Amino acid sequence: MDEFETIARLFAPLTRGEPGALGLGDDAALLAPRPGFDLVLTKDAIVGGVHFFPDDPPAAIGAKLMRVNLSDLAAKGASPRAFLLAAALPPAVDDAWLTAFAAGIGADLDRFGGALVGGDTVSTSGPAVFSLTAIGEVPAGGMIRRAGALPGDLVCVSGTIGDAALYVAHRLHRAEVAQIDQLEDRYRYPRPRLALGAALRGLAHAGCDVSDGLVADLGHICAQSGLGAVIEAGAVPLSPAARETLARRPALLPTVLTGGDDYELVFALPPEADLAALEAVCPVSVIGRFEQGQGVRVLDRAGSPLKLDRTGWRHPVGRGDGSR
Ligand SMILES: Nc1ncnc2c1ncn2[C@@H]1O[C@H](COP(=O)(O)OP(=O)(O)O)[C@@H](O)[C@H]1O
Ligand SMILES: Cc1ncc(C[n+]2csc(CCOP(=O)(O)OP(=O)(O)O)c2C)c(N)n1
Ligand SMILES: [Mg+2]
Ligand SMILES: [Mg+2]
Ligand SMILES: [Mg+2]
Repeated sequence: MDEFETIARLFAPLTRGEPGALGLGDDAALLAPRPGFDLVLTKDAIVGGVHFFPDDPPAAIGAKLMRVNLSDLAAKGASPRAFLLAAALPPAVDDAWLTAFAAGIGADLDRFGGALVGGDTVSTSGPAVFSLTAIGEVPAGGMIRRAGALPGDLVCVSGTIGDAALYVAHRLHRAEVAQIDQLEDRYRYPRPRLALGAALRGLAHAGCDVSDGLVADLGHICAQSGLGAVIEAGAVPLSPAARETLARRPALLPTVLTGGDDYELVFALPPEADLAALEAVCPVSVIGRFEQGQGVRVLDRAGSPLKLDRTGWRHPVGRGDGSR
Protein backbone atom coordinates (compact mmCIF):
# COMPACT_ATOMS: atom_id res chain seq x y z
CA MET A 1 0.00 0.00 0.00
CA ASP A 2 1.23 3.51 -0.66
CA GLU A 3 0.37 6.61 1.38
CA PHE A 4 -3.11 7.09 -0.08
CA GLU A 5 -4.12 3.44 -0.05
CA THR A 6 -3.06 3.26 3.60
CA ILE A 7 -5.18 6.29 4.46
CA ALA A 8 -8.21 4.98 2.56
CA ARG A 9 -8.02 1.34 3.69
CA LEU A 10 -6.68 1.56 7.23
CA PHE A 11 -7.24 5.06 8.58
CA ALA A 12 -10.57 6.15 7.00
CA PRO A 13 -12.49 3.39 8.87
CA LEU A 14 -11.14 4.85 12.12
CA THR A 15 -13.20 8.02 11.58
CA ARG A 16 -16.04 5.97 13.03
CA GLY A 17 -18.66 7.97 11.11
CA GLU A 18 -17.57 11.35 12.55
CA PRO A 19 -18.86 13.78 9.88
CA GLY A 20 -16.19 16.37 10.73
CA ALA A 21 -13.49 13.96 9.53
CA LEU A 22 -14.82 14.51 5.97
CA GLY A 23 -13.83 10.93 5.19
CA LEU A 24 -10.14 11.88 5.53
CA GLY A 25 -10.56 13.39 2.06
CA ASP A 26 -10.06 17.10 2.70
CA ASP A 27 -7.12 19.30 3.69
CA ALA A 28 -8.41 19.58 7.25
CA ALA A 29 -11.14 18.36 9.58
CA LEU A 30 -14.00 20.52 10.80
CA LEU A 31 -15.33 20.37 14.35
CA ALA A 32 -17.51 22.66 16.45
CA PRO A 33 -17.09 22.55 20.23
CA ARG A 34 -20.25 21.29 21.88
CA PRO A 35 -22.09 24.15 23.61
CA GLY A 36 -21.16 24.33 27.28
CA PHE A 37 -17.87 22.47 26.83
CA ASP A 38 -14.24 23.51 26.59
CA LEU A 39 -11.84 21.74 24.26
CA VAL A 40 -8.76 20.15 25.89
CA LEU A 41 -5.86 19.71 23.46
CA THR A 42 -2.80 17.55 23.97
CA LYS A 43 -0.13 15.77 21.93
CA ASP A 44 2.37 13.03 22.67
CA ALA A 45 4.65 11.31 20.18
CA ILE A 46 6.19 7.85 20.54
CA VAL A 47 9.42 6.76 18.87
CA GLY A 48 10.71 3.25 18.16
CA GLY A 49 13.55 2.44 20.55
CA VAL A 50 12.68 5.39 22.80
CA HIS A 51 9.04 4.84 23.85
CA PHE A 52 8.44 1.31 22.61
CA PHE A 53 10.58 -1.65 21.62
CA PRO A 54 10.61 -2.06 17.84
CA ASP A 55 9.62 -5.73 18.29
CA ASP A 56 6.54 -4.87 20.38
CA PRO A 57 3.35 -6.17 18.71
CA PRO A 58 2.04 -3.49 16.32
CA ALA A 59 -1.44 -3.55 17.90
CA ALA A 60 0.19 -2.80 21.27
CA ILE A 61 2.10 0.13 19.76
CA GLY A 62 -1.19 1.54 18.40
CA ALA A 63 -2.77 1.07 21.82
CA LYS A 64 0.16 2.70 23.59
CA LEU A 65 0.00 5.70 21.28
CA MET A 66 -3.69 6.11 22.08
CA ARG A 67 -3.30 5.53 25.80
CA VAL A 68 -0.41 7.88 26.52
CA ASN A 69 -2.54 10.62 25.01
CA LEU A 70 -5.79 9.48 26.66
CA SER A 71 -3.86 9.58 29.94
CA ASP A 72 -3.23 13.31 29.50
CA LEU A 73 -6.94 13.85 28.76
CA ALA A 74 -7.81 11.79 31.85
CA ALA A 75 -5.49 13.90 34.00
CA LYS A 76 -7.38 16.99 32.89
CA GLY A 77 -10.81 15.45 33.58
CA ALA A 78 -11.60 15.42 29.85
CA SER A 79 -13.33 12.82 27.69
CA PRO A 80 -11.97 12.00 24.22
CA ARG A 81 -13.59 13.56 21.17
CA ALA A 82 -11.15 13.45 18.23
CA PHE A 83 -7.60 12.48 17.28
CA LEU A 84 -5.08 13.52 14.61
CA LEU A 85 -2.41 10.91 13.80
CA ALA A 86 0.99 11.54 12.21
CA ALA A 87 2.81 8.36 11.18
CA ALA A 88 6.43 8.39 9.98
CA LEU A 89 7.10 4.91 8.64
CA PRO A 90 10.44 3.24 7.87
CA PRO A 91 10.69 0.85 4.91
CA ALA A 92 10.72 -2.18 7.23
CA VAL A 93 7.05 -1.60 8.10
CA ASP A 94 4.81 -3.74 5.85
CA ASP A 95 1.07 -3.88 5.19
CA ALA A 96 0.43 -6.58 7.80
CA TRP A 97 2.22 -4.50 10.46
CA LEU A 98 0.25 -1.38 9.56
CA THR A 99 -3.04 -3.29 9.51
CA ALA A 100 -2.42 -4.59 13.03
CA PHE A 101 -1.31 -1.14 14.21
CA ALA A 102 -4.52 0.43 12.88
CA ALA A 103 -6.55 -2.35 14.53
CA GLY A 104 -4.90 -1.49 17.86
CA ILE A 105 -6.00 2.12 17.47
CA GLY A 106 -9.48 1.06 16.37
CA ALA A 107 -9.96 -1.20 19.39
CA ASP A 108 -9.13 1.71 21.69
CA LEU A 109 -11.46 4.10 19.85
CA ASP A 110 -14.19 1.55 20.57
CA ARG A 111 -13.10 1.13 24.17
CA PHE A 112 -12.50 4.77 25.13
CA GLY A 113 -14.45 6.83 22.56
CA GLY A 114 -13.58 9.51 20.03
CA ALA A 115 -12.76 9.31 16.32
CA LEU A 116 -9.75 9.77 14.07
CA VAL A 117 -10.36 12.98 12.11
CA GLY A 118 -7.06 13.57 10.33
CA GLY A 119 -3.32 13.21 10.27
CA ASP A 120 -0.31 12.75 8.04
CA THR A 121 1.49 9.72 6.65
CA VAL A 122 5.14 10.06 5.67
CA SER A 123 8.18 7.88 5.04
CA THR A 124 11.40 8.05 7.05
CA SER A 125 14.84 6.48 7.02
CA GLY A 126 14.87 6.64 10.85
CA PRO A 127 12.86 4.64 13.40
CA ALA A 128 9.05 4.62 13.33
CA VAL A 129 7.56 7.75 14.89
CA PHE A 130 3.90 8.21 15.74
CA SER A 131 2.46 11.47 16.95
CA LEU A 132 -1.10 11.84 18.12
CA THR A 133 -3.02 14.99 18.84
CA ALA A 134 -5.92 14.26 21.19
CA ILE A 135 -8.87 16.60 21.47
CA GLY A 136 -11.07 16.15 24.51
CA GLU A 137 -13.98 17.93 26.10
CA VAL A 138 -14.72 19.09 29.64
CA PRO A 139 -17.73 20.99 30.97
CA ALA A 140 -16.76 24.67 30.57
CA GLY A 141 -14.29 25.78 33.24
CA GLY A 142 -13.88 22.23 34.55
CA MET A 143 -10.36 21.30 33.38
CA ILE A 144 -8.11 20.06 36.18
CA ARG A 145 -4.85 21.95 36.11
CA ARG A 146 -1.34 21.33 37.46
CA ALA A 147 -1.70 24.63 39.33
CA GLY A 148 -4.08 24.90 42.28
CA ALA A 149 -2.85 22.51 44.96
CA LEU A 150 -3.00 23.99 48.48
CA PRO A 151 -0.73 23.38 51.49
CA GLY A 152 -2.18 20.49 53.51
CA ASP A 153 -3.79 18.85 50.47
CA LEU A 154 -3.33 15.09 50.25
CA VAL A 155 -1.00 13.74 47.57
CA CYS A 156 -3.01 10.93 45.98
CA VAL A 157 -2.12 8.44 43.27
CA SER A 158 -4.27 5.99 41.30
CA GLY A 159 -3.60 2.30 40.68
CA THR A 160 -0.06 1.06 41.15
CA ILE A 161 3.33 2.53 40.30
CA GLY A 162 6.54 1.10 38.86
CA ASP A 163 5.56 -1.96 36.80
CA ALA A 164 6.44 -0.57 33.38
CA ALA A 165 9.72 0.92 34.62
CA LEU A 166 10.71 -2.43 36.09
CA TYR A 167 9.99 -4.03 32.72
CA VAL A 168 12.20 -1.47 30.95
CA ALA A 169 14.96 -2.00 33.54
CA HIS A 170 14.74 -5.73 32.85
CA ARG A 171 14.90 -5.32 29.06
CA LEU A 172 17.62 -2.66 29.02
CA HIS A 173 19.73 -3.52 32.08
CA ARG A 174 18.78 -7.16 32.80
CA ALA A 175 17.31 -6.18 36.19
CA GLU A 176 16.03 -9.29 37.94
CA VAL A 177 12.25 -8.94 38.20
CA ALA A 178 9.29 -11.11 39.23
CA GLN A 179 6.15 -11.85 37.18
CA ILE A 180 7.64 -10.50 33.96
CA ASP A 181 4.42 -11.07 31.98
CA GLN A 182 2.49 -8.77 34.34
CA LEU A 183 5.16 -6.09 34.04
CA GLU A 184 5.24 -6.40 30.25
CA ASP A 185 1.47 -6.02 30.05
CA ARG A 186 1.59 -2.84 32.12
CA TYR A 187 4.35 -1.48 29.85
CA ARG A 188 2.50 -2.29 26.63
CA TYR A 189 -1.03 -1.46 27.73
CA PRO A 190 -1.24 1.58 30.01
CA ARG A 191 -4.71 2.05 31.51
CA PRO A 192 -5.77 5.66 31.05
CA ARG A 193 -7.77 6.72 34.11
CA LEU A 194 -10.59 8.48 32.26
CA ALA A 195 -13.36 7.60 34.73
CA LEU A 196 -11.27 8.74 37.69
CA GLY A 197 -10.33 11.98 35.89
CA ALA A 198 -14.01 12.74 35.31
CA ALA A 199 -14.78 11.98 38.97
CA LEU A 200 -12.03 14.37 40.06
CA ARG A 201 -13.53 17.39 38.26
CA GLY A 202 -14.62 19.92 40.86
CA LEU A 203 -12.93 17.84 43.57
CA ALA A 204 -9.17 17.67 42.93
CA HIS A 205 -7.35 20.95 43.41
CA ALA A 206 -4.68 19.91 40.85
CA GLY A 207 -3.61 16.86 38.86
CA CYS A 208 -1.19 15.40 36.36
CA ASP A 209 -0.60 11.99 34.80
CA VAL A 210 2.54 10.00 35.59
CA SER A 211 4.56 9.56 32.41
CA ASP A 212 8.08 10.73 33.31
CA GLY A 213 8.09 9.30 36.85
CA LEU A 214 6.05 9.70 40.04
CA VAL A 215 8.50 12.08 41.72
CA ALA A 216 9.04 14.18 38.57
CA ASP A 217 5.34 14.47 37.72
CA LEU A 218 4.37 15.30 41.32
CA GLY A 219 7.14 17.88 41.02
CA HIS A 220 5.32 19.40 38.01
CA ILE A 221 2.22 19.92 40.16
CA CYS A 222 4.39 21.43 42.91
CA ALA A 223 6.12 23.82 40.49
CA GLN A 224 2.86 25.00 38.92
CA SER A 225 1.16 25.30 42.32
CA GLY A 226 4.12 27.11 43.95
CA LEU A 227 4.41 24.43 46.65
CA GLY A 228 6.48 21.49 47.83
CA ALA A 229 5.32 18.00 48.77
CA VAL A 230 6.44 15.19 51.03
CA ILE A 231 5.64 11.56 50.23
CA GLU A 232 6.37 8.26 51.96
CA ALA A 233 8.00 5.66 49.72
CA GLY A 234 6.33 2.94 51.80
CA ALA A 235 2.88 4.33 50.95
CA VAL A 236 3.38 4.23 47.16
CA PRO A 237 0.95 1.57 45.84
CA LEU A 238 2.61 -1.48 44.26
CA SER A 239 1.29 -4.38 42.20
CA PRO A 240 2.03 -7.91 43.44
CA ALA A 241 4.71 -8.15 40.71
CA ALA A 242 6.44 -4.94 41.83
CA ARG A 243 6.15 -5.92 45.51
CA GLU A 244 7.72 -9.30 44.84
CA THR A 245 10.46 -7.67 42.75
CA LEU A 246 11.30 -5.11 45.45
CA ALA A 247 11.28 -7.76 48.18
CA ARG A 248 14.07 -9.50 46.28
CA ARG A 249 15.82 -6.41 44.91
CA PRO A 250 15.22 -3.40 47.23
CA ALA A 251 17.76 -1.41 45.18
CA LEU A 252 15.10 -1.12 42.44
CA LEU A 253 13.00 1.25 44.61
CA PRO A 254 14.28 4.37 42.78
CA THR A 255 13.30 2.74 39.46
CA VAL A 256 9.75 2.37 40.77
CA LEU A 257 9.55 5.94 42.10
CA THR A 258 11.21 7.69 39.15
CA GLY A 259 11.11 5.30 36.16
CA GLY A 260 7.87 6.53 34.62
CA ASP A 261 5.58 4.98 31.98
CA ASP A 262 2.91 4.49 34.67
CA TYR A 263 0.07 6.53 33.13
CA GLU A 264 -1.61 6.71 36.52
CA LEU A 265 -2.92 9.99 37.95
CA VAL A 266 -1.27 11.96 40.75
CA PHE A 267 -3.49 14.63 42.25
CA ALA A 268 -4.17 16.99 45.13
CA LEU A 269 -7.26 16.40 47.25
CA PRO A 270 -8.48 18.52 50.14
CA PRO A 271 -8.14 16.45 53.36
CA GLU A 272 -11.92 16.35 53.87
CA ALA A 273 -12.58 14.80 50.40
CA ASP A 274 -14.63 11.61 50.21
CA LEU A 275 -11.98 9.04 49.26
CA ALA A 276 -14.42 6.15 49.49
CA ALA A 277 -16.51 7.62 46.64
CA LEU A 278 -13.39 7.78 44.45
CA GLU A 279 -12.40 4.25 45.45
CA ALA A 280 -15.62 3.08 43.83
CA VAL A 281 -14.23 4.33 40.51
CA CYS A 282 -10.61 3.21 40.78
CA PRO A 283 -8.06 2.36 43.49
CA VAL A 284 -6.61 5.53 45.07
CA SER A 285 -3.78 5.76 47.63
CA VAL A 286 -2.79 8.69 49.82
CA ILE A 287 1.01 8.91 49.72
CA GLY A 288 1.76 12.28 51.28
CA ARG A 289 0.91 15.96 51.61
CA PHE A 290 1.53 19.23 49.87
CA GLU A 291 3.40 21.76 51.95
CA GLN A 292 4.88 25.25 51.77
CA GLY A 293 8.24 25.28 49.97
CA GLN A 294 9.38 23.69 46.77
CA GLY A 295 10.35 20.29 45.42
CA VAL A 296 9.37 16.77 46.41
CA ARG A 297 10.81 15.11 49.53
CA VAL A 298 10.64 11.32 49.61
CA LEU A 299 10.84 9.62 53.03
CA ASP A 300 11.84 5.99 53.58
CA ARG A 301 10.10 3.66 56.04
CA ALA A 302 12.21 5.06 58.91
CA GLY A 303 11.12 8.60 58.02
CA SER A 304 14.57 9.57 56.70
CA PRO A 305 14.94 11.43 53.40
CA LEU A 306 15.62 9.13 50.44
CA LYS A 307 18.31 10.45 48.09
CA LEU A 308 17.35 9.97 44.46
CA ASP A 309 19.83 10.55 41.61
CA ARG A 310 17.02 11.73 39.34
CA THR A 311 13.32 12.40 39.68
CA GLY A 312 12.22 11.07 36.29
CA TRP A 313 12.80 10.66 32.58
CA ARG A 314 14.21 13.56 30.55
CA HIS A 315 14.74 13.38 26.79
CA PRO A 316 18.32 14.46 26.00
CA VAL A 317 17.46 17.02 23.29
CA GLY A 318 19.47 19.99 22.10
CA ARG A 319 22.91 18.47 22.63
CA GLY A 320 24.11 19.61 19.22
CA ASP A 321 26.63 16.78 18.98
CA GLY A 322 26.45 16.81 15.18
CA SER A 323 25.17 13.22 15.01
CA ARG A 324 22.40 13.90 12.55
N1 LIG B 1 7.42 21.02 21.01
C1 LIG B 1 6.53 21.64 21.80
N2 LIG B 1 5.84 22.71 21.38
C2 LIG B 1 4.94 23.31 22.17
N3 LIG B 1 4.62 22.92 23.39
C3 LIG B 1 5.26 21.85 23.87
C4 LIG B 1 6.25 21.15 23.11
N4 LIG B 1 6.70 20.13 23.86
C5 LIG B 1 6.02 20.17 25.03
N5 LIG B 1 5.15 21.21 25.05
C6 LIG B 1 4.26 21.61 26.14
O1 LIG B 1 4.99 21.59 27.36
C7 LIG B 1 4.20 21.09 28.44
C8 LIG B 1 4.88 19.92 29.10
O2 LIG B 1 5.00 18.89 28.15
P1 LIG B 1 5.15 17.39 28.58
O3 LIG B 1 6.19 17.28 29.65
O4 LIG B 1 5.37 16.59 27.34
O5 LIG B 1 3.71 17.08 29.19
P2 LIG B 1 3.14 15.64 29.47
O6 LIG B 1 4.19 14.94 30.30
O7 LIG B 1 1.86 15.87 30.20
O8 LIG B 1 2.92 14.96 28.15
C9 LIG B 1 2.83 20.78 27.86
O9 LIG B 1 1.99 21.90 28.05
C10 LIG B 1 3.12 20.62 26.37
O10 LIG B 1 2.00 20.94 25.57
C1 LIG C 1 12.22 1.17 24.67
C2 LIG C 1 11.96 2.06 25.84
N1 LIG C 1 12.98 2.57 26.53
C3 LIG C 1 12.74 3.40 27.57
C4 LIG C 1 11.47 3.73 27.93
C5 LIG C 1 11.23 4.65 29.10
N2 LIG C 1 10.70 5.95 28.70
C6 LIG C 1 10.88 6.47 27.48
S1 LIG C 1 10.16 7.99 27.31
C7 LIG C 1 9.62 7.97 28.92
C8 LIG C 1 8.89 9.11 29.54
C9 LIG C 1 7.56 9.38 28.91
O1 LIG C 1 7.73 9.85 27.59
P1 LIG C 1 7.57 11.38 27.23
O2 LIG C 1 7.85 11.55 25.80
O3 LIG C 1 8.40 12.22 28.18
O4 LIG C 1 6.03 11.54 27.53
P2 LIG C 1 5.28 12.77 28.19
O5 LIG C 1 5.89 13.00 29.54
O6 LIG C 1 5.49 13.92 27.25
O7 LIG C 1 3.87 12.32 28.27
C10 LIG C 1 10.00 6.79 29.55
C11 LIG C 1 9.71 6.44 30.95
C12 LIG C 1 10.43 3.20 27.16
N3 LIG C 1 9.14 3.52 27.41
N4 LIG C 1 10.69 2.34 26.14
MG1 LIG D 1 4.09 15.27 26.41
MG1 LIG E 1 1.99 12.91 28.19
MG1 LIG F 1 0.96 14.51 31.22
